[in-house]
Amino acid sequence: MPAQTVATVIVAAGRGLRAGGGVPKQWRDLAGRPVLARTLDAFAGLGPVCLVLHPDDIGRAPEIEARAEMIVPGGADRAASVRAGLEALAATSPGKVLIHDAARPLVMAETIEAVIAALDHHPAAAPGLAITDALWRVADGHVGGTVPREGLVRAQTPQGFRFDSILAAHRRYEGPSAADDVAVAQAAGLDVALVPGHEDNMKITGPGDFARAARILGTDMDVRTGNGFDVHAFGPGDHVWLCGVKVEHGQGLVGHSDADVGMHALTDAIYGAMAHGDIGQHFPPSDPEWKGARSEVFLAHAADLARVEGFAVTHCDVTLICERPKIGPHAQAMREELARIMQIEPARVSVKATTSERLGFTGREEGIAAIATATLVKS
Ligand SMILES: Nc1ccn([C@@H]2O[C@H](COP(=O)(O)OP(=O)(O)OP(=O)(O)O)[C@@H](O)[C@H]2O)c(=O)n1
Ligand SMILES: C[C@](O)(CO)[C@H](O)COP(=O)(O)O
Repeated sequence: MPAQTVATVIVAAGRGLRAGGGVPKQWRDLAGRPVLARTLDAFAGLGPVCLVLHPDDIGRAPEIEARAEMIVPGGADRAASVRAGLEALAATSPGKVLIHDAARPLVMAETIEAVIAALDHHPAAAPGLAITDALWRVADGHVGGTVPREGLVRAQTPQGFRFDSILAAHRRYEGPSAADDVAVAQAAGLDVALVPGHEDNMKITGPGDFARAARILGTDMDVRTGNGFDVHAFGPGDHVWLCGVKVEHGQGLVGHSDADVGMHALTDAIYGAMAHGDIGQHFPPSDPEWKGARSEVFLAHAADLARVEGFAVTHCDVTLICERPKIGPHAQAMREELARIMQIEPARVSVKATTSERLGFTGREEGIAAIATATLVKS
C-alpha cells in the first residue's frame, strides 16, 4: 500500500457486558441502525478498514462485514483484538493506522482528520478531552479526598499511529493488559501528540448510554412522517390479499395488481415521507408489467429507496377499514410479513382494523379502505 494510505482497525469483539441488553452493544440498534454500522460510516472512504469481530459474530451481519476490507477474529481483551487487527494489516503495510472502538459510533470527521494530520509530525496522536468536573477518590462509598485534575484529560479514540511503529510496539508489549494503544505506544517510548477530543465522541459503556447517544444524534435527526390512503372494490373471488397475507373471503378485491389495499397505503406513506410521489408514479397502472403483480414488489421498492437515501423506517401503522373479513386473527401474520418485506423488526409495524359502523361504501361491503402512516428517520 502507498505510504500515505490510512488504514483503520475497528475493534468490535467485546461482549458489552456493562451495557447489558442481551446483545453485544455494537450490534444493538441506535436510532434505527446498528451501532457498528454507524461507526463504519464515520470511516467510510478513508482507506481500508479491518473489522475485528468476536469469533461467534463472524457471519452475523453480512451487509456490515461487506463494508470492511478485512474481517479478523478478536482476542480475549481489547489489546489482543487490536493486535490481531494490526497483524492482519501487516502484509499490506499502510503508512498510518487509526485504531477505533466500535463502541464510539458518534466520532466526528474533525476528530479523525485532526488525528491523521498530527501523524505527519508525530509517530502517534490521540484525542483527549479536558476534565471539567472535580475528581474525588472514593473509599467505602464516601469521598476520601480530592484528586488534582490539572494536566489530566479523558482518552478517546481513534488513536492514530505510524503503522510500523505501533505494530512493533504491540509485538514488544509485555505489561499488564493495556487500557488503550497509547499505553502500548508509550511503553515503546513513542511520542503521542494530543488533539482535541469531543464530548459527543462518547464510548457506549453502560445501559444509559444508548439513550444519551440517541439524544446526541437527535440534534441533527431528520424525522419524516408520511401517510397513505387506498381503496379497492370487492369483486368475484374467494380470497383477498391484505398486508401480504392471503385471507379466505367470499369475494376478492379488484385491482390492476393483487389489490393489496393495506400494502398500497403503506407504500404510499413511505413515498410520502420522502416526498417521492406515490405508487402510481413508480408503477403506472397503464404499464402491463404490473398487471397481477404482487404488491410486495412495491413495498420493497419504497423501503429500498428509503435505505438508499439514508432513512430508517422506524415505525408504521396500517388501519384496514372493513366490516369483513375479520382482521384480528391475521394481524400478527400481517405485521410479520410487512416487517419482512421492509427488513425491519415486527415491533416497529402495527396493523389494526376498524369497521365504519355499516356506514358508507365500506359499511355496505362494497370494498375495503386502508390508511397508513410511516415514520422515517435519517441521522
Ligand atoms: N476482547 C475485546 C474487548 C473489547 N473489544 C472492543 O473494544 C472496545 C472498547 O471496549 P469496551 O467498551 O470495554 O467494550 P466491551 O469489552 O464490549 O464492554 P464490557 O467490558 O462492558 O464487556 C469495544 O468496541 C469492544 O468491542 C474488543 O474488540 N475485543
Ligand atoms: C480505548 C478507550 O476507549 C480509551 O478511552 C478505553 O480505554 C477502552 O475502554 P475499556 O472500558 O477500558 O475497554
